[in-house]
Amino acid sequence: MKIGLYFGTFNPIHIGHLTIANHLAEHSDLDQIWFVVTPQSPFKKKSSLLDNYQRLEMVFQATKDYDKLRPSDIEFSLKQPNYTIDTLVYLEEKYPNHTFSLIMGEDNLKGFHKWKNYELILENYNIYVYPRISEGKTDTQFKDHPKIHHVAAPIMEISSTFIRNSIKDGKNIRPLLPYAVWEYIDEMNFYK
Ligand SMILES: Nc1ncnc2c1ncn2[C@@H]1O[C@H](COP(=O)(O)OP(=O)(O)OP(=O)(O)O)[C@@H](O)[C@H]1O
Ligand SMILES: O=C(O)c1ccc[n+]([C@@H]2O[C@H](COP(=O)([O-])O)[C@@H](O)[C@H]2O)c1
Repeated sequence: MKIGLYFGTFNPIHIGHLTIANHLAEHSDLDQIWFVVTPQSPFKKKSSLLDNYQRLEMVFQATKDYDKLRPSDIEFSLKQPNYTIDTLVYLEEKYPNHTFSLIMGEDNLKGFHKWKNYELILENYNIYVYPRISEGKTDTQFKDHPKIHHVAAPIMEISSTFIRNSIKDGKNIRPLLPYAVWEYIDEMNFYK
């Protein structure tokens, strides 16, 4: 099977993430999209980060009604911070019959030259890049690269940070989250 890997901290997962993943599941040759919940992203601070299993539960709640979307806890047992190349090596070994690709927003492509062994990733994996409004320029080496595929997915400028801050300020953010995720956050009193 062709699997698209969507890496993120998903603290929490929101309708921006879900819309992109569903778009790729429906409009690309990918058979499944795996949301890989990252315990610790190399460039992110750990503050206000929920427990790995709570973030995984939210991804499970968000994706349970979508056949082609799956939560993945594959990085939970790997060394932190989690470098994507290490996860890819592990996945290749564990699932020799699958073909893996990466899903990435334009914002992440702009910093991609700083990722561990990015040349190796590019050499071996297709990367599906969707548009995002962000500052900075894409490195010239990534322009017209045969492994980089631009996807015309909708732009949904929502961030988990905005959601966390809004909950803290007592604002209503229900439309930005899949209903089951909102319910879980509310029940558990997260981000308050
Ligand atoms: N609204 C969005 N639309 C599309 N992609 C998004 C959106 N928000 C985040 N992403 C992308 O999804 C991946 C995982 O995102 P992440 O979990 O870091 O969410 P985030 O909303 O950016 O989080 P935070 O605000 O906590 O930094 C990243 O590649 C990020 O670029
Ligand atoms: O491998 C790397 O060097 C690397 C550097 C930065 C980010 N990543 C991955 O990209 C994902 C999205 O990153 P972030 O910081 O935008 O949440 C994150 O979950 C990491 O797995 C990976």
